[in-house]
Amino acid sequence: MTSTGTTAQLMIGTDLAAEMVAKAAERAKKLQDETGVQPCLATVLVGDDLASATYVRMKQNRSKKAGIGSRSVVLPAETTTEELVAELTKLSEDPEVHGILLQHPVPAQIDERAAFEAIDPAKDVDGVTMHAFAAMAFGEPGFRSCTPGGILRLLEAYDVPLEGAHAVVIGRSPILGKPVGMLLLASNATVTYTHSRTRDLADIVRTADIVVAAVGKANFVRGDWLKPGAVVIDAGYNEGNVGDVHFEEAAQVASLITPVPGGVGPMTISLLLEQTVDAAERLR
Ligand SMILES: Nc1nc2c(c(=O)[nH]1)N[C@@H](CN(C=O)c1ccc(C(=O)N[C@@H](CCC(=O)O)C(=O)O)cc1)CN2
Repeated sequence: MTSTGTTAQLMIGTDLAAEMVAKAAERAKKLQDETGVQPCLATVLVGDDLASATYVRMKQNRSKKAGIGSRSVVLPAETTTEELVAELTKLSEDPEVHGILLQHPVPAQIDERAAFEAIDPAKDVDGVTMHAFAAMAFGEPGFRSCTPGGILRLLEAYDVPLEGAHAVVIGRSPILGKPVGMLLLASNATVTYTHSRTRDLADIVRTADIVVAAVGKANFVRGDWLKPGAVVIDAGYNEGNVGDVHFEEAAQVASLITPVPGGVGPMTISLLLEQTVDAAERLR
């Protein structure tokens, strides 16, 4: 394995995420004091996936701590697209709900895109609608997909130069790979998308100044895939809190690396809360 002979600096998300939540909490309180409106996030969980239920619970608990109200909708695994769309439309029309989160993934029989599009763009605090995608692609203001938006905040906090940098994104999911590439491109990085059918993946990754691993396979990216000094963002959230990057190997080669847990994950929920307060302020 190629090695820089040093251990990479950690890009810690936890503290930055806590600061974001504290600021969101202050704004939520101010809004409530001044107008009587408490920001409210509606979470929608379909089916009985344990990990998804845990993430939704984390979102609700952190909302509560930040003084953000939450509304919980849990639907059975056999829910149809039409039923889910009807539920999301109802929440979109409810004036007491400011943000809507549909937990991904949904059961296979559901058309996830149709469901996401049933969310009013003004309440799309998770950045999953085509409206939000267009804003991200054009570098316009708007709600960002939460993990990608959180990654950009981390890169900024650690002064990682994006302009002209070659960023290789591994994965093309609608909540992670696709939007993170769009945000990097809007920041003038040169972006290469790779995925499960990409040939010579390791060779492509070796050309990256910034690697974003969003593939959903534990320890998939190895140390000898990395250019010495690369910045490595591990957006994996595999079972047992294991990332997509083989951390011990990668940390010997990278200059900066996000740990799992404590890197990208906490940024996801903090941005969701921040954007819920944004939505409440705008919708007031
Ligand atoms: N609609 C969405 N669905 C999903 C998203 C999303 O952003 N929107 N992201 C992922 C999972 N996810 C949130 O839903 C998520 C995953 C992990 C974490 C996190 O903070 N992890 C911690 C460790 C977990 C722990 O403390 O127990 C960490 O990395 O430090 C937050 C959110 C899938 N679906």
